[in-house]
Amino acid sequence: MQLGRGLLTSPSIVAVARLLDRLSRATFDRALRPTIPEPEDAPMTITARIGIVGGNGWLGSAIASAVLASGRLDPARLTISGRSDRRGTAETPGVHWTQSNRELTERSDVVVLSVRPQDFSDLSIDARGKLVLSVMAGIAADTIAERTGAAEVVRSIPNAAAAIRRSFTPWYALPAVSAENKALVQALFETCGEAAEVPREAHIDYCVGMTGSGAAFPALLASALIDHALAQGLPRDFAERAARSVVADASQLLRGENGDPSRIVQEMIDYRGTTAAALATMQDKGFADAVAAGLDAAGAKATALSAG
Ligand SMILES: NC(=O)C1=CN([C@@H]2O[C@H](COP(=O)(O)OP(=O)(O)OC[C@H]3O[C@@H](n4cnc5c(N)ncnc54)[C@H](OP(=O)(O)O)[C@@H]3O)[C@@H](O)[C@H]2O)C=CC1
Ligand SMILES: O=C(O)[C@@H]1CCC=N1
Repeated sequence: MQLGRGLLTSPSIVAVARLLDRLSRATFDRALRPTIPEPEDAPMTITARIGIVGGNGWLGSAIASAVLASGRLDPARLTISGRSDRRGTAETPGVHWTQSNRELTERSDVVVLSVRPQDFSDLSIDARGKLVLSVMAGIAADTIAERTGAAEVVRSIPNAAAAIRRSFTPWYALPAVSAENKALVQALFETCGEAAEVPREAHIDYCVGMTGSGAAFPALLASALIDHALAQGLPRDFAERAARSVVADASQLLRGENGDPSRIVQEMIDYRGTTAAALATMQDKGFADAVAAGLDAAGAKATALSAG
């Protein structure tokens, strides 16, 4: 008893007991406490003044809507121009509308060129000292620099899914573009979905087909599925619902942990069931060749459009 009481009350034993108690409480706390995620980098506020030439068109208004919806840009910092008086997103309170590209340029630090490639030759813009950001297919960065007087030129290819903030947007910057402006371009396109800088301008020319036109490819697949189902006598509303789900929902498998496309295809082939039969026949009928030829045709068309 004497010995026991002595041990339990000796200063060193008390210190060890307190330490063990603290450790077990800490373990208990850690087990119960929800994991607090590391704070993500706060989205960049865009303080530059943005002007979108052709911002009343399909892609320009999608970009304008996305950047405004993100809350990263004060509408008062956005200017939109068009040839006609069709204003589109420029109706948003605070956004400035003009039919003068000179006024747009004066009001902007970043001039986004969103006119059709064949209309670029009619465009007269003096953007010296500004960042010029083109979304036009096929027009070379050097040509844009020469025609606008801007040294800092970025070429990009968003796609139609910018309208729902799901575009994948590759962009290429001339060497003169500052790191700050590159960060700005990335932040701007992240409001439209995902964005990635590419190291060579040729990658942008390639991406005109793959990602720029790519937003139409799932629709082509869904249309083919619908047409086939209709030909087999299935009701249209069912066929459309089923095809949209296959393309828009089942494709989310690609976002999963095991989302590697070639792995998914291989697993289906290895299963040796109905899906393998479908895939093998589609490949035999030239599926991959048709995709490759389509991408080549998109690239060729971009070159032709840029020639005027
Ligand atoms: N749509 C898409 O999915 C994609 C488009 N792109 C590229 O984006 C660019 C724009 O395409 P998109 O939005 O589809 O085309 P749109 O025809 O829908 O829009 C182009 C707009 O440019 C305006 N415009 C033409 N000339 C002038 C001018 N001198 N000054 C001011 N505005 C002008 C037109 O105005 P108005 O109608 O008033 O005449 C029109 O609204 C193209 O270069 C295209 O290659 C790239 C990737 C995807
Ligand atoms: O179809 C087009 O011409 C535009 C350019 C790239 C994608 N869409």
